[in-house]
This record gives sequence, C-alpha cells and structure tokens, in this order.
Amino acid sequence: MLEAIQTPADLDGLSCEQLDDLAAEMRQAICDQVSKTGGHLAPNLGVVELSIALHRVFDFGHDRLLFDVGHQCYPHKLLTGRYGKLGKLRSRGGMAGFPEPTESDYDLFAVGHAGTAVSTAVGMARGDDLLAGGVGRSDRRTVALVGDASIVNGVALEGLNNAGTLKRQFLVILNDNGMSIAKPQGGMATYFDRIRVSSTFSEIKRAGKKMLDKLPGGSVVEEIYHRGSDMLRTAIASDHLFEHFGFLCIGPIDGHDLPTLIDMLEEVRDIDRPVLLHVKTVKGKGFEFSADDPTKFHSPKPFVVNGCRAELKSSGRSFTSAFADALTDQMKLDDKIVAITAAMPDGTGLSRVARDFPDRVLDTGICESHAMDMAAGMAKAGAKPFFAVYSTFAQRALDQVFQEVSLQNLPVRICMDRAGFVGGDGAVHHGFMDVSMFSALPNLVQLAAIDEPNLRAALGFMARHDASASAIRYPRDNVAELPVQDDPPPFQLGKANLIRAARSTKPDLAILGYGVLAYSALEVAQRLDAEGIDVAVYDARFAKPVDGELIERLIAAGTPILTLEDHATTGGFGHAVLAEAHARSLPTHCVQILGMPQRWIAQDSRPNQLAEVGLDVDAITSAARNYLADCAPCNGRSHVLMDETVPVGKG
Ligand SMILES: Cc1ncc(C[n+]2csc(CCOP(=O)(O)OP(=O)(O)O)c2C)c(N)n1
Ligand SMILES: CC(=O)[C@@H](O)[C@H](O)COP(=O)(O)O
Ligand SMILES: [Mg+2]
Repeated sequence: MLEAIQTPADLDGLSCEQLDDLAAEMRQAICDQVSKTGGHLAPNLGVVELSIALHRVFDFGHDRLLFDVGHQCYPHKLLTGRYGKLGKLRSRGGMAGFPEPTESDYDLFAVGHAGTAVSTAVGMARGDDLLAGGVGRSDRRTVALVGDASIVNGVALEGLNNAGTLKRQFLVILNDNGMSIAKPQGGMATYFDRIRVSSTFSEIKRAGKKMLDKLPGGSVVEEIYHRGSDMLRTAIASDHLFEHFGFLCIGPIDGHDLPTLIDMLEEVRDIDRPVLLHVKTVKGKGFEFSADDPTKFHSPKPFVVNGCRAELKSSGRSFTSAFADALTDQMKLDDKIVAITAAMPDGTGLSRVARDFPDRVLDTGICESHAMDMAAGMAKAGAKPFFAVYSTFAQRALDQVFQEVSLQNLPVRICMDRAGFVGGDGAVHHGFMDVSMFSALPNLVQLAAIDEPNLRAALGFMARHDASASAIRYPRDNVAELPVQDDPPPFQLGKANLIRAARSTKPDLAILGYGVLAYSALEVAQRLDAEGIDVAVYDARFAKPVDGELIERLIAAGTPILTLEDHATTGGFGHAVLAEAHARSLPTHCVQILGMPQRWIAQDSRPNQLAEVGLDVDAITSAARNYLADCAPCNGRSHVLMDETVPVGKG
C-alpha cells in the first residue's frame, strides 16, 4: 500500500483499518532502512499515525506544515511521494534525514535545530495573510509540529508568546512522548509528566463508549460516540500552561489512535484562533527494542535486528568517548570542574562522565543560551565549567559567549564535538564555523585536538588555563588507532607542535594542520617525500592565538605554507595564519588555505566522507603538488584560496 501513496490525496477513502495497515508498513520500511544506514528511528516511529492523520485532514500542498528539529519527518516524506528515495536515506540524491525544500515543496524549511517551528509558522501565517489582503484572509492553514523537549527552547517560547496574539487559524501540535534524546530536564518536563498522566481524551472516550455500549439503542449510541463537538468539549484542557500564552489547549489525546486523531484534527482544523493540540505518543513505538530504549535508538548507527532485540554494530573508539574519559580524569584532579550539557548527555559523552560524577554533570535541556550563561555564572562564582556542546549547537549561544563570557573575561571551557563534516545529518549539523564565529571575540583561546593523547593534553591545558575562556573542537569520528605521539608535549598557549620534521633545514613545504587534518597531512607528506619534495608537518594546536613565531620563521625562510582545516575557509584557521603574517608585516608569502568548500557546506544531501569534498589525502596531496608548481620559484604571491569554485591549488 505504501508504494501506492504518491500524494497525501491517496489517503482519502482509506478506512481506519487500512490506515492502520499503512502505518505498520511505514514503520517496517523506516526500521529496515535505518538499520542499514543509520538515521533517526525512535522519533519517526513515534509520529507515524500523527503524520497520517495530519496529511489526511490537511492539504499541505496548500496548507503550511512546519517541523521542529525535523528529525521526525520520515513518515511525512513517505506520504508525500518519496518512498522511492528512502533507500538512499541521508545520502546524495536520496532522501535527506531532515525536511529539505530542494527535495519537495511539502518541505518548507531545511531544519535541524530545535525550537524554530512555531516562529517560522507564525511568519508564514502572517505572510500568507499579508499577501491575501489582511489578517485571517489567507485560506492556507498553518500547523507547527513540536516535540515536548524542543518546546522548552528559548526560541520556541518566543514563538509561542507571539503566536498567541494571532487572530486566525494556527495549530501547534505538541508531540509529547516524554523524551528528549535522553530524559527531558527541567520544570516543564515535570509539568508534562503530571498532565500526561491525566487520563487522556481517548481513555475518556473509550470508557464512555464502553458505558454507552451497555445501553440499548444502536445508532443512537454510535451517534453520541462520534459526535465530535462533545469530544472536543471533553478534550479541552483547562488551565494548560500554554493557555496563558493565548492558546485554546486540547488534550492530551492518544497520538496512535487514528480515528481520534482524525476526528480531533477535523474538529480543530478551522478554529480561527491559536490552538495547541497536546498529543501523547510513544517514542520508538512499533518495535520493542526502540520503544524500550528510545535514547539508544534515537539516531542509531546501523544495527542488526535479532527478534525483538537489536544490536548496534560496534564502531571503534570515538573522540566523544576519549573526551569523556579525559574530562573524567580532569574532574578527579580538580573538584571545581563541572560539566554541562544542553540535552545531549549521550552525544557529548557526559552520560559517561556522570557515572563517576553524577552531581557534577548538569543537563539544562535544549537550552544552549541558558547553559552558556549558567556556565558564565558558575565561572564567576569560581567554578570551572566545561560546556560540552556540538559545534553546530554552540551557534545558538553565540551572543552569550560574547556578552557573558568573553566580554567578562570569564574562564568558561567550551568543548565542541561534531566539529567539521558530520556526514548523514548534513548541512543543518556540520560544525563548519566555530572558528570563524569565535575568532573575533576577545579573551577566548581556540584550540583543536588531532588524536586522543593530544585531546587529553588539550583538556589539561584548558583545566589549568584560567586567564581566559577557551574553546576546543574535535570531529564526529573515531580517534586514530595509532596516535602521532603517545606522550605529546603539553599544550603551550599559541605554540604549534612539529609532528614531522623535514629532511633539510629549508623544507620545500610546511603543512600546518588544525585538528584532525594534521593527521592526514602526515600521509600527504610521506607521498610528497617519495617524489623528492621535502615537507615539514605541524599540528597547529591553536587557531587563536596562532603560532606567530613559527609563521614568521617559515615565511622568512621562504618556505611555502599550506594550511589545512575541516572548517570553512572563511574566517578559519588559515585566515588566522594570514592575518598573523599581515600583522607581523610579513609578505603574505605563499600561504595557501585548504578548508571546507562552501558548495559542500550548503549541500542539500550528505557528504559522508571527506573524499567527497576534496579534503581526503589524495585531494590534499594533489593540491599541495599543484601549489608548489605554482610558487616555485616563490614569487611572493599569496595563494589564498578564496574562491572555492576554483580547483584546489590554482588559487
Ligand atoms: C538547538 C538544538 N539543540 C540540540 C539538538 C539535538 N536534538 C535533536 S532532537 C533532540 C530531542 C528533541 O526532543 P523532542 O523535541 O521531544 O522530540 P522527540 O525526539 O522526542 O520526538 C535534541 C536535543 C537540536 N536538534 N537542536
Ligand atoms: C536531530 C539532532 O539534532 C540529533 O539527533 C543529531 O542528529 C544527533 O547527531 P549525532 O548522531 O551526531 O549524535
Ligand atoms: Mg519528545
């Protein structure tokens, strides 16, 4: 049946039994695919009936459907003609793992960061009305689908605050499954726990039907049972929190009971004021292993289903695990250290740290801005906060980093995982601009780790460095099985580390790698060496301050520099090297920058390997070779690779 659904209109006329069968087929297709490629499983399994009911009742070819985070969009995509793309989930030419406007007009925003749906939905509603001649004049209905953990995010509350003033149809579906990735945190989570246990509307309805079934009267019973308005009145929630934002609040209702969902959505569809429909769902529903462990199966790597169990395929030692162990060791040495996460305890490794220090690991919920300011407050009080956050989510707290951390010169430590390309999650999650983002801020040291021993050394530096804030970056990847050095020298502020000496005192090329690409540079150097090109390789370690003395020494000796980073070239480490050369009145002499090309950063589908984006060893080697051909004899030209569309090495 699923293959036959080319547009949501194909849902019309299907009976509830058929829709239930369709739901089962969708669950199986999603589970089969995610088990092969990885992706978001539990969130999508939890919204199958809700997605069917939404597309049955609304016409989102005309109406507006906005997803929050968007990781739960797979059922929506299957119902809007993309079943054929499921087999290439999260890869180029396939089905993106988040809503993707380049994939379908049913996807309005490419999203991935929590809290945005209500605001973009308010914007679309206001925009539609404006273009239709005035408030309430548009016939496009607007729906925002938000999870119970995302709705606590600051942006979401800003959206709700404004949405309540709308004088037109506006529906927020609160998908309440009692889960974030981990257990949700904070007062709102406690509130939802309380109202979620109040008997849901469907339970009232079922009890009512049982009672009515006992009465004689056949069709009268059916009529009463199905008369929507009574349902609606029964389901209206008095003194629901969001009622105070100006919403008519309904529910909670059972998010897996298709007849109730369809009835209720039909009831609320044309109410001409903001409505919040509180829907209770089970994250991971449909498979025991995912419903029993929605955290583990939130966004699993490929796994093998074994009856009612599922085993994730093991995949080596990650930077995340290395970070968690290194931070744990630092916390053993210093009881002022406290670890903070914004709803990502497992993704950042802090759940591993919490096993040893449950009282010194704090989870704020999806509230990065608050977490950063809380860290600033803790630093002000004399504690040593380490805020573990994905590079992409740190973007949400940029203002707090400047205003409450760097401007106050408070020693907050920011540990950014998923820096660089993230693979399957793609454009909405790449950590491509943390260096640029923080580079203009005063009192903020920026550093990167090449492997596990260096990550440990870097954290030791950060724990000791009280003179300013510091921000470290490391990738969504495994650590090198063979580290560059088992016992690297301690990190010294602004000092790079020579990891491959050239054969001569005046090498043909010096490669300065920032982060893990310094590791790739070693193989590049080996290949060039075999061609008689004498190369020195440095682990740059710091993007702010860069090692100015090294840069001066190299440029003065006429040694061309190639900088490498898994970061945008704009405002990245390479630009910092150029700026340093400029500040030292050095000729920006043969400095070439190699980083993440813009065209890939905005790519709508998923570069899964550095090879796809020209940052693998082959590509770097050929870039270095072309570059040397350009600048021998060194003519003082600066080969800054500003235009990423130009093949590397011809900058
Ligand atoms: C700003 C931001 N911080 C963190 C995340 C990581 N993240 C993705 S989904 C998720 C949990 C969302 O919970 P909820 O909104 O309840 O949706 P559910 O997964 O339960 O369906 C988190 C923390 C994010 N996407 N955006
Ligand atoms: C949707 C979201 O933001 C998270 O689920 C994220 O996709 C997790 O990323 P990792 O798989 O890298 O932990
Ligand atoms: Mg949830």
